[in-house]
Amino acid sequence: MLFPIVYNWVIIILRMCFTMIALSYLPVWLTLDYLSDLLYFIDIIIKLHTGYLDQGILVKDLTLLKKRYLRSKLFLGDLVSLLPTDFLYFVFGTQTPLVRINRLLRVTRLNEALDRMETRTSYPNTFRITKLMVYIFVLIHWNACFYFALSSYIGFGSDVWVYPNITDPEFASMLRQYSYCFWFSAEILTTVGDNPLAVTEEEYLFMIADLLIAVLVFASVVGNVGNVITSMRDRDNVFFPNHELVKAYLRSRHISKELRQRIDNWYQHLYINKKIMKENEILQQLPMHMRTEIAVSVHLPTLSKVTIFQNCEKSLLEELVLKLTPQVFSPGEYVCKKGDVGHEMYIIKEGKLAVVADDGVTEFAVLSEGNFFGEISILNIKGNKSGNRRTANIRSIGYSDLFSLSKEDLTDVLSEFPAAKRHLEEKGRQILTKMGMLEESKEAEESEVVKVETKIKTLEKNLEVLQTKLARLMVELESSNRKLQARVEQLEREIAALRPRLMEDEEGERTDRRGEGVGGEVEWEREEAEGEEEEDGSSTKVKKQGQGEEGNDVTKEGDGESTKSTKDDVERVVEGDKSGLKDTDNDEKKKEDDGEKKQQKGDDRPGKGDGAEIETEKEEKSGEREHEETEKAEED
Ligand SMILES: Nc1ncnc2c1ncn2[C@@H]1O[C@@H]2COP(=O)(O)O[C@H]2[C@H]1O
Repeated sequence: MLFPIVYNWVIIILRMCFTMIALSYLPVWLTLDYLSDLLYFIDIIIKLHTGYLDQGILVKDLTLLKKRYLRSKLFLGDLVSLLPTDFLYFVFGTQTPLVRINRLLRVTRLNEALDRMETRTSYPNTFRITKLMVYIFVLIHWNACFYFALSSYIGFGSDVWVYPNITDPEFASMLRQYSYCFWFSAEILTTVGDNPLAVTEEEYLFMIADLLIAVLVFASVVGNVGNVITSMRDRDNVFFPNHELVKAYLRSRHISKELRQRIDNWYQHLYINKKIMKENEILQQLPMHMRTEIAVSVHLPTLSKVTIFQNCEKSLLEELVLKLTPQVFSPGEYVCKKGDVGHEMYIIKEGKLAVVADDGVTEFAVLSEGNFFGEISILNIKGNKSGNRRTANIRSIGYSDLFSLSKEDLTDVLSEFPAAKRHLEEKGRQILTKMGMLEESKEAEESEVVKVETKIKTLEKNLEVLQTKLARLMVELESSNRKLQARVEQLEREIAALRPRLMEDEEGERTDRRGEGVGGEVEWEREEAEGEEEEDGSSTKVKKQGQGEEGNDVTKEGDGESTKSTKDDVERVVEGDKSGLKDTDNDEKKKEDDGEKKQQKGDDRPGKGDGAEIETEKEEKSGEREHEETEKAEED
C-alpha cells in the first residue's frame, strides 16, 4: 500500500501545480493513476479478507469479516478514496488532476503500513529516520509546488522572489522548474541559506507561512531528531519489552529460526494491538490516587466479569487492580504445566485457553474471558494431594491477555474477602474431587485438628481470665488474713486481762464461806475443791471457749490455717482448671472439683463460683463479728 499512497500524495499536487509536467507525461500519469487505483481496490479486497482477533483467536469467516469491515469507519475512508471521480475529467479536462484529490484520504492506511514495517524491520532506528526524511521530503515538495503555483499566479520573472521567466531557456525545462522550486522551498523551510526577499504581498504571506511552518514544525523536528528517536525508543522500551535487545541476544546465541519467529510474532502482536505489558511501571510515575483511578477504569470491566470479585466492595477492587500484572501468551503457548510449583493465579482478560492432557491435544475444558485458573496450587486446600504443584496443563488457544496475581497478593486480598476465599476453595475442591486428588480423610483429620486447636485456644483464653481472678482473690485473702490475725491477738489479750479479776472474785467468796464453821469448813473445802475443779473447769471452759472461738474463727473467718486451706482450695480450683484431668483422692476435693466443674458448665463467666464462695465467707465473717461483739457486751 505504500506505493499508491505515496504516489498520490506526491504526484497529484505536482500535476496540479506544474501543468507542463502534468501534460507532458499525461499517458504515464494516467497509467500510474489507474495502477494505483487498482492497488487501492486490491487493498480493499485484501482488507475484506484479513482476519481479526476475537478473544485472541483469528476470525477467518468471510461473512463475519465482511460484516466487520463494511461497518467500520475505515471502509468509509477507503470507499471515498476510490470513488470514480475521474469521470469529472469529461467536465474539466484531463489537465485537472484535482478531481483525484480524494485519493489522498488513504493516508491512514499509510500510517498502519509504516507501523507494521517498523515492527518487522531489524533496524528500526534507520527506518524511523528514513520515515522522517520522507515526511520532510513530502512537506518540501508540497511547498515547492505551491511556490511554483504562486509564481505562476504573480507572473514568472515579475520580481526577484518568484520563479524566473519560463520563456528564458535557462528556466524553461521541467527539471529546472521543479528542482529550482524544490531548492527554494527547502531553503526557506530549513532556514539554512539567505532567504530571498519577498516583493509582493502574496510573496510576503507565503514567506511568513513558510517561516512559521519551518519554525513550528520542521526546525523543531530536525533540531531534535536525535531526541525524537531516543524518546521513541524510550517510550517503546517502557511500553513494551525491548525487542531490539532481545533480537540481538537471540542472534548472538544462535537461537533457532522457529523460536525467533515466534518471539517476533509475539512482539508484533503486542506492538500492533498496543498491548502494554509494563502498565504498573508506567503508572508508577503518577500519584497513587490517579494511578488507582486509571487502573480501575482500565481493568475494572474485566474484574467485574470475574465471579469471585463480582460482589466485592469497590475499595478492595481498587486495591486489587494495582496488584494485577498483564501478561500476553501466544497461540499454543503453555501458561502452566502440570507438576510445576504454583506462584500465581490468572484471570483471563481476553482470549481462550484450554485445560489439556499431557499429550497437549486432549482438551478437558476451555476457559475464556472472565474465568480464572491457577488458584489450586497456591491456596493450600486441605487434603490436596498435589500440594503446591499445578494440577493441570493450561495452553493458550489463540493470543491470550491475562492478569496474573501473585500468591502473596492473593493471600493479602483473600484475608479481606473470606467469601471469595471460600468460593475459590470450593471451586478448587470440586476440581480436585473430579480429578480424585482430594484426600477426604486427611481433610477431615485436618478439620479435626483445627477444631482441637480452636478448643485449646478457647481454654487458654479462659485460663488467662481465671488467673487474673485468682490473683485478685489472693490479694483479698491476704488482706483479710492480716485483719483476722490482728483480731485473734486482740481477743487473747482481752481474755488474759479478764483472768486475774475472776480469780480475785473467787478468792473473796471462799474467805466468806470459811468464816461460817467446821462443817462449813468441810463444806468450804468441798466447795473449794469444787471451786478448784470449777476454776479448772472455768479456765478450761475459758480455754475451750477461746479455743472454740478460735476454732470458730478458724472455721468461719480463718486464721493462718484457714487461709492456708482457702489458698489450697483456690490453688486446687485453678490446678483443676489448668489440668482439667488431675485426680483427687480427697472426697471433699472431689466435691469441690465437681462443684467447680458444675459452676464452669453452668456459668459462662469463669471463676464466678470462687467469687461466690468468698462472698459467703465474708458474710459469715461479718455475722461472727456481730456475735462476738454481743458476747463481749454481755461479759462487760
Ligand atoms: N477441569 C478443570 N476445569 C477448569 N479448570 C481446571 C481444571 N483442572 C484444572 N484447572 C485449573 O488449572 C489450574 C492449573 O494450576 P492449579 O493447579 O494451580 O489450578 C488449576 C485450576 O485452576
